[in-house]
Amino acid sequence: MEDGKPVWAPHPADGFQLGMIVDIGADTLTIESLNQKGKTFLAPMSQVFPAEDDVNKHVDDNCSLMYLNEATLLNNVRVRYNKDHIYTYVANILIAVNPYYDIPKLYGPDAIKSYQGKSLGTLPPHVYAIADKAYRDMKVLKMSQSIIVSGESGAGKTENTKFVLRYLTTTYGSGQDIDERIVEANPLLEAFGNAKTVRNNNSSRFGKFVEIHFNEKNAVVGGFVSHYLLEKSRICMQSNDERNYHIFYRLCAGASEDIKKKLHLDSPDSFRHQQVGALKDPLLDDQGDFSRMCVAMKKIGLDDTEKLDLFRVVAGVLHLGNIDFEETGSSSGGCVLKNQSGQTLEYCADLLGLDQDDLRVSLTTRVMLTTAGGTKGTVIKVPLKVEQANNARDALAKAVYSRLFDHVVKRVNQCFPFETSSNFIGVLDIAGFEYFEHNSFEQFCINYCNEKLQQFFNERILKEEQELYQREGLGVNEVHYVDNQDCIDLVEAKLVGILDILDEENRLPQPSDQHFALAVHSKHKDHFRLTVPRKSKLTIHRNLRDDEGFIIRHFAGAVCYETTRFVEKNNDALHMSLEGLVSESKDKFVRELFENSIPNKDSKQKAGKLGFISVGNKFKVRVIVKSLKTFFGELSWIESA
Ligand SMILES: Nc1ncnc2c1ncn2[C@@H]1O[C@H](COP(=O)(O)OP(=O)(O)OP(=O)(O)O)[C@@H](O)[C@H]1O
Repeated sequence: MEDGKPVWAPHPADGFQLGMIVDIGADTLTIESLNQKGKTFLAPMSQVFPAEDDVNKHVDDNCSLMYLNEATLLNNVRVRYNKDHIYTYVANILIAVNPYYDIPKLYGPDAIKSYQGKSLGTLPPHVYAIADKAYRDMKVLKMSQSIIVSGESGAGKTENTKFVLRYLTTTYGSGQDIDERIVEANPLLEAFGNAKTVRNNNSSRFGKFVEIHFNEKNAVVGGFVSHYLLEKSRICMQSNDERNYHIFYRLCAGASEDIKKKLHLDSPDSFRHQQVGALKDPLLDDQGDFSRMCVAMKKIGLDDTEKLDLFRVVAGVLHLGNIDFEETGSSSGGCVLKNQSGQTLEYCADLLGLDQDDLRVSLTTRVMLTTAGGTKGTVIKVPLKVEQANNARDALAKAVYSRLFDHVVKRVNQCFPFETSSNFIGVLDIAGFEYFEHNSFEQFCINYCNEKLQQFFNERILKEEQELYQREGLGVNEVHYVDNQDCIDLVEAKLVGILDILDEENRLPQPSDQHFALAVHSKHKDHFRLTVPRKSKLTIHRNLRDDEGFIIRHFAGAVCYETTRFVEKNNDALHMSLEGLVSESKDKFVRELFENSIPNKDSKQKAGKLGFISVGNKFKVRVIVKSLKTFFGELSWIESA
């Protein structure tokens, strides 16, 4: 920092404020604010940065700033944003700020045309320029490419993903209407996979990897969408001011009287699975959105039968949520359906193609096969307590809905089929690092994935670039970064990693969240990255007991995870009686949703144990290996996942 030159110093609300250094202490600097002459304050030396000579000037690429630091980068992005320049480069990484309104001509046909074949930096920063670079690299290197779109909820990931797809299909299409079909398929995906949250009225509650495939002439031949980690907990429970998936409300609001009658639908507030969240939102038009969704369904070729299949299952899930149980009062300790749930049971069974009595029995008992009674074993029915029956009901609702979502994605993929392809450009739309007041299993998975992404940036951007500078003899100051391998190991190491500890807990006869949390602490007592909630800076976390959570020191900051429901959320399995019931539904569509659902029919479950399918490890395998392979390809650490 030079004498007499302005600096950026921390500001409680604005991030940074401009000032002049008036005194230098051992670790702190005394700064005089430029906005309030005469007002001085102290700031830690490490958080004060040199400012550019002209703070109102901006540059397309943050790397062109005279001083590149946290404060000048933020100021550059802010100055640009105020002039509607929402995109800024950091070398070949693009920063996008959500403008929350349509900037005229930013994405129109002329803009699409102008970026075709242009190197990065020739024209103002744009998501189209990134898409074109991916295309040119694919063509030259003859290798598939991936673009990672990351950011917090509401940052604009989905919108920018759509712009990339539109750019590629419009510019390098082969005359087919694949771009239109991809755009048209979106409303359907969003109806089933998006929901209103406090941060975004149309928040995608699933991650996706969209591939645009090209033939040997580098023309678009088709597309493919993979999805992962649909937020299943939302199907049965939403926070205040949030909602369940759009489709539930849209169906109740927009379906014709005839369909409503067939599906026994009423207003949304008559269904438990929708009562917790906000029912009405002036910014949402469920009725209009229903009509738009139906138009999109028609355009991508869904006929009335297919439409009704989807609606029937959605309605079935809604009715299922309304089934209530009460204790029998008998010595068996089990439960029965409440009297008023009789009608609901009938509707639900009817919509899902199940036998009423079979559904009743499967919800209130669990079939076990004991090893006693000869080679075939003996079937016994274990009565469920009210709480267990509630869990079974919710697990069934989640299983049916998530299978339905799988089907929707599969159906969407049929809209842009291709037989062979030479290469693809993949766009990974992935939630950024999440840190809320209450953090659960979903945040744990997302943040773990972000640790992996950070490691990629460490390896690829920082380490490799610096090695290159050194080889070429460029005197660039070394950038230090913290290796986060220890944090990744803490989560994914075999046997002792948190994911494996959780899987182990799920396999116990009586798994518990408390036992799991204690096991994590005992296995990693002195781990630098892990500590107990009572060590948190926030009172709300300090009130948690050791068996109620843990804190992980991530690269982006410490996050306190509350482990209540980790065990349940990690288990994707239904108990055998329910799984068997739906997979043998009289309804062909429901039966097909559950096809191949009982692979271990004859293994452990037959011996009377509850099935267990690990969500955490499935997430690890799916996201890290499959979706990111093109991006991380040759890096050695990805192979270990
Ligand atoms: N470039 C843009 N121009 C205009 N509006 C935008 C732009 N990007 C985002 N928006 C607006 O912001 C809203 C939220 O954006 P988007 O759904 O893409 O966020 P997201 O990062 O995908 O969020 P989530 O992780 O919750 O799905 C959009 O519905 C749109 O109204």
